[in-house]
Amino acid sequence: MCGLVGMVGKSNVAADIYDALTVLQHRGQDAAGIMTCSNGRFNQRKREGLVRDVFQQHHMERLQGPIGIGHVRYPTAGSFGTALAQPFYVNSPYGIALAHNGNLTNSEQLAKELFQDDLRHLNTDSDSEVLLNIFAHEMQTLGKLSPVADDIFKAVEAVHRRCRGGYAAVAMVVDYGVVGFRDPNGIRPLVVGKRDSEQGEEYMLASESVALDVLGFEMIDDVAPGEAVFIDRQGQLHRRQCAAKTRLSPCIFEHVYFARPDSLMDGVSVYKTRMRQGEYMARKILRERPNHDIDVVIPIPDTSRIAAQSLATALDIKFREGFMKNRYIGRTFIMPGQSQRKKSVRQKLNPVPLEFDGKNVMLVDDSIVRGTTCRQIIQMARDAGAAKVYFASAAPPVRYPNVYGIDMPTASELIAHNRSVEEVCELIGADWLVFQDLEDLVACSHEGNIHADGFDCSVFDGNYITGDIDQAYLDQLAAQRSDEARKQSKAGLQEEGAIVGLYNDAS
Ligand SMILES: O=P(O)(O)OC[C@H]1O[C@H](OP(=O)(O)OP(=O)(O)O)[C@H](O)[C@@H]1O
Ligand SMILES: NC(=O)CC[C@H](N)C(=O)O
Ligand SMILES: [Mg+2]
Repeated sequence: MCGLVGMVGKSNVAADIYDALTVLQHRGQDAAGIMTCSNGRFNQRKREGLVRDVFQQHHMERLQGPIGIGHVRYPTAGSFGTALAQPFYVNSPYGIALAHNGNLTNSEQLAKELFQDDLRHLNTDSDSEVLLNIFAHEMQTLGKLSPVADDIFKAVEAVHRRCRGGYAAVAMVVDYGVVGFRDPNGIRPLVVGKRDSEQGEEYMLASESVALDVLGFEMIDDVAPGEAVFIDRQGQLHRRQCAAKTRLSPCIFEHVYFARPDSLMDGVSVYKTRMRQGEYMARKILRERPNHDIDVVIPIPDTSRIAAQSLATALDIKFREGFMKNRYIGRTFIMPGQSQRKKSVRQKLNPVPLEFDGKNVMLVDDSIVRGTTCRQIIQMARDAGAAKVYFASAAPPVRYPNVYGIDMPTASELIAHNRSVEEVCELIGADWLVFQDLEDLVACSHEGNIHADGFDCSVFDGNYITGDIDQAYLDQLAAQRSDEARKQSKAGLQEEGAIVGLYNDAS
C-alpha cells in the first residue's frame, strides 16, 4: 500500500511533498522518492529507506520546481531496490513521471503488448513501470506537440480500457502539470485539496486526507472512481470522468489497518469506523459468551487502539495499555520478510506485567494476517502472568490473497487460510478467539458512507471485484511473491548488482 503525493504550487514544492510523505510513511517503509520539474527539466531523488533517511539537505536543494510528485513504497510487484523505487520516468513523449499505489492484475499481458505492439522497453519487473508506459503510449498516439487537459483525459480513458486491478496514480507531464487518477472501482484512495498562497491557489493530490490537513490544504474532494483530476502548470484544475463503467468499492482493509485514523476516505472517517468495529465486536462477544469473565481489555498497539477502547466501553470493562510500544520501530506487517517481521514484534512491544498478573485479559488487534503478532503477544501475556488470554480481531479471518496492492500474495502464508476459528485459536495459543463477522465489518464502513456501492473485501471472502482473477493467476502470484521466492530473488539481485535505473545513488 504505497503513499502518493502530487503538487502544483507557486514556488518550490519539494519541501511540502517531503512533509506530506512523512505523514504517509505508514503506507510504505521500503523506499521513497520525489521528482520535481523546473524549466523543462526533471529533478529526482529516490532510494530505499524511510523518508527521513532518503532525503538530505543537498537533495532537497536540487529538487527545484513548482510542480512535483512523491511516493513511499511498499512493494507488491516486482523486486526491491532503488531502481524499483518510484516515481518512474520515461523521456517520450514530453517527459512523464508517475507514481502508483496498487497492483495491476494484467501487467504481464500489458508488458507483452508494450513490447510487441507499442515498441516500448521496460527495464524492471514493476507493474508501476507498466502503468507509466501505457499512459505514455496513449499520450504519444495523440501526437500533440503541446498537450492540453483534454489530451490527458483521453490518455487516462485508454489507461482504464487497458489496465485491470487496483490503481491510484499521480503523473507529471514536464512543465504541463500533474494528473491524478483512480481505477474504475475506486479500490485505492486518492484525494485532492487546495490552499491559498500569496501568489494564488496551490493544489495537492494525496493518498490520504491527513496529508492535506497537515500541509494546510483544504480538502476539495475524493477523486472519484475512474475520474482524472489534472492541475495545469498555471494552477487551473480540470476534472473528468474517464471510465465507461464505474462503481465505488474501496478496499475495506484501508479502514481496518492501512489508513491513518485521522483520514477521511470516500466520506468515511477511518476513526469512527474503527470505533464502530469495537462496538460491533462487543455485541459479538456478548452473543458468544453473555457471562464472560474478562477482567481487562488490552490493545495491541498501534492500529487496534481505537477499536479496543470502544469495545471496552461497550462492555463496561477496564481498558488498559498493557503493551508499551517502542516508537522507533515501524509497522511490522509491511516489512518485507517473515524473519524481520517476527523479530520486530518483540522489539516493538513489551508488556507492563501488573496489567496481566492473575487477570483474564482480552487482547484486541485490528486483524490477524500471518499470525506473527498474535502468537508472540499471547505468549508475552502468559509470561507476564495472565490467568486467561482471550483474543479479539476487529476484522474477520484473512483467508485469501490480496491482488490489489496489499502484500498478501500467498494463501498458505495466511494463518486462517483453510482453517476454522477453533484451529486458529489453538495455533495461536489463545483461550478464546473471536473474529468480527464480515457483514458487521462492512456495516461499520457503510455507516460512514451509505452511498458506497460496496467494499473490496476479497481478503475475507475471496470475491475479487474486478472479475479477472482465477486460480492460475493466484498460483503464479504465489510462486513469484511468497516469502521463499522473494528471499531467492533478493539474493539474485544482489549477486548481479543493481539493474539499470534512472536514480541517484547514495551520494
Ligand atoms: O497477523 P500479522 O501477520 O502479524 O499481521 C497483523 C498485525 O500487523 C499489523 O501491525 P503492525 O505492527 O504492522 O502495525 P501497527 O503498529 O499499525 O499496528 C496489524 O495491526 C496487526 O497487529
Ligand atoms: N503497495 C503498492 O501500492 C505497490 C505499488 C507497486 N505495485 C509496487 O510494487 O511498487
Ligand atoms: Mg498492529
